[in-house]
Amino acid sequence: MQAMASTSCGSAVVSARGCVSKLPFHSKHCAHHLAFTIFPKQRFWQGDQRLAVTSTTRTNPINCSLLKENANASEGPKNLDTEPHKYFDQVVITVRSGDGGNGATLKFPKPKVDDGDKKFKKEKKIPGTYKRGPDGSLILPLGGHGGDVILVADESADTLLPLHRKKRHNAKRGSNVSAMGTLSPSLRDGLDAPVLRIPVPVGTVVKRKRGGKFLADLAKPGDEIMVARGGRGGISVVEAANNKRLRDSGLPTIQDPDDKVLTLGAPGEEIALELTLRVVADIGLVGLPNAGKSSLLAAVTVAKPEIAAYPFTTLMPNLGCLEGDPLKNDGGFSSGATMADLPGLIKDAHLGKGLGRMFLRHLRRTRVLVHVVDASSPDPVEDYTVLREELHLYNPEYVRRPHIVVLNKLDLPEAREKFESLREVIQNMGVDPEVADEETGNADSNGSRLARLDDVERDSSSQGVSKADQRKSNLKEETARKVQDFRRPEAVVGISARVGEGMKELLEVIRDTLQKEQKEAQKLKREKLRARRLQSSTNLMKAPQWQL
Ligand SMILES: Nc1nc2c(ncn2[C@@H]2O[C@H](COP(=O)(O)OP(=O)(O)OP(=O)(O)O)[C@@H](O)[C@H]2O)c(=O)[nH]1
Repeated sequence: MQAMASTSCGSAVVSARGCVSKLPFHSKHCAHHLAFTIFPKQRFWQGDQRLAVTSTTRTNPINCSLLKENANASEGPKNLDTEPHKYFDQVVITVRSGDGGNGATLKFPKPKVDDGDKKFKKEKKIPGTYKRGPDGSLILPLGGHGGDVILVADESADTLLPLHRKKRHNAKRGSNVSAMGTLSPSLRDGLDAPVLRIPVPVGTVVKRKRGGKFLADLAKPGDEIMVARGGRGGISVVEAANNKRLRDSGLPTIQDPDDKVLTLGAPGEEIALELTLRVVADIGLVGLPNAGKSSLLAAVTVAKPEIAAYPFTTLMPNLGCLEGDPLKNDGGFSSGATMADLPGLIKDAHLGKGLGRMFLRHLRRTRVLVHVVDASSPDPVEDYTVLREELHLYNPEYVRRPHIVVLNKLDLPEAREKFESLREVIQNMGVDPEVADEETGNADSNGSRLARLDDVERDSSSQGVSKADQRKSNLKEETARKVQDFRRPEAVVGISARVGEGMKELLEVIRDTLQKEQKEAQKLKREKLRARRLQSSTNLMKAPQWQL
């Protein structure tokens, strides 16, 4: 039997045995799929039992992976090298696990010849030492398992940029059973294909592209997830439909050559994944552009971020580790903490201005925030207020976290002069976390905010102030009021990142704040656990008697 089929990559003539005799283009992969498509057999037998054919084998589409690969072979977006900050933390990739290797169609071995009286003697049993199951039945070889695809959090991967360059990842297929067509004891299973492990940065969140189903958060080095399972290998069958003894032996047998489709390995899975990187760092450095965040990171860790006197020098988060810093000789500081330097925030960053918004999500996993403020700027308090407000508008939870304010550039006389007064003002901005209740730091309800605005507007209109000015001053006052409602800084430290002044004090404050945060987190965890236990015991009390 022969069939003609066309695919997107050309036409092919396929014989009934699944062999492709004419495949002008990329033959191998197509052959596999064509064989499935052209011979969706209905009858498969194992002994006397008829086997069901799964829908996957019946509906496997004509598919050409090579064609798809060519389509995706472009080197990622054109501006990948010039604007990496737009791509480093998000990517959509497609992975495909390997197909299972094929089993073999085997013939029953010829009966032994008795040389003595030149008479053929039929063997009562199948000859040789075969692999047998616990019940003594013969085990026929299987095709190799197709390669699985696993994403693994790898510390040596920093960004998702390499995945923009190669968006399609195919695992290998399992090997076929290498049989000469005759049942013999030397037959071996086909080799399993190697697992395809794709390294991703620590902190990568994996979601299904279609439907956005969450699959994994690879937050720790070595965390992994299997995203596509390789196809299982095909079974081997014996061509002995009319041989009653073989049919009764329980071996999978076929009745006509077309049933060979049973030996084909299962196809692999293909899945499109959306990967999002959320930087994993204990401490997040936030500040306006040029405040000296990168300089601070370089001063306290061995990281080498780019430092320059123009805004937005930092385009992607830089990471440094505070532990194991022999070069800095910082007096045995060893908290094991990581510090992330993020691109500068500007006013209205939460609305998408500057680069800020793209990076604010990278603060999500931080435990402590360090606000870097340029003490030599015209209004450092206003700078600090802008920072707090932007953080709050992006995510109210950010202003509930413990934070330290670093007043930088104290080597400059204008900064040194203001330092003490600035420290006093900023230290008292906000509420004590002990006093603050759960609601503190949350966005004020719209109602109360508008009510406050209305109050101020009414007052100023009676004094004859223009509407635009009124609104401006109202908003400023409103913002200031809000910052007063947020959590107070744990400490305000003066430093000069350039000359390395104040580093020891800062590192000590960071260590203490991290410890404090840890205690707070543990306390919160205990409280949650207690509340859950209380809830479950209340439910138990409410349960009807017969349930107890
Ligand atoms: N005088 C003085 N200059 C500093 C100090 N720290 C940083 N600078 C300078 O301030 C400028 C900006 O420093 P960066 O560390 O790049 O600032 P940044 O906050 O990372 O800037 P962005 O990447 O734009 O967010 C550079 O010219 C630094 O040399 C300091 O302690 N004293």
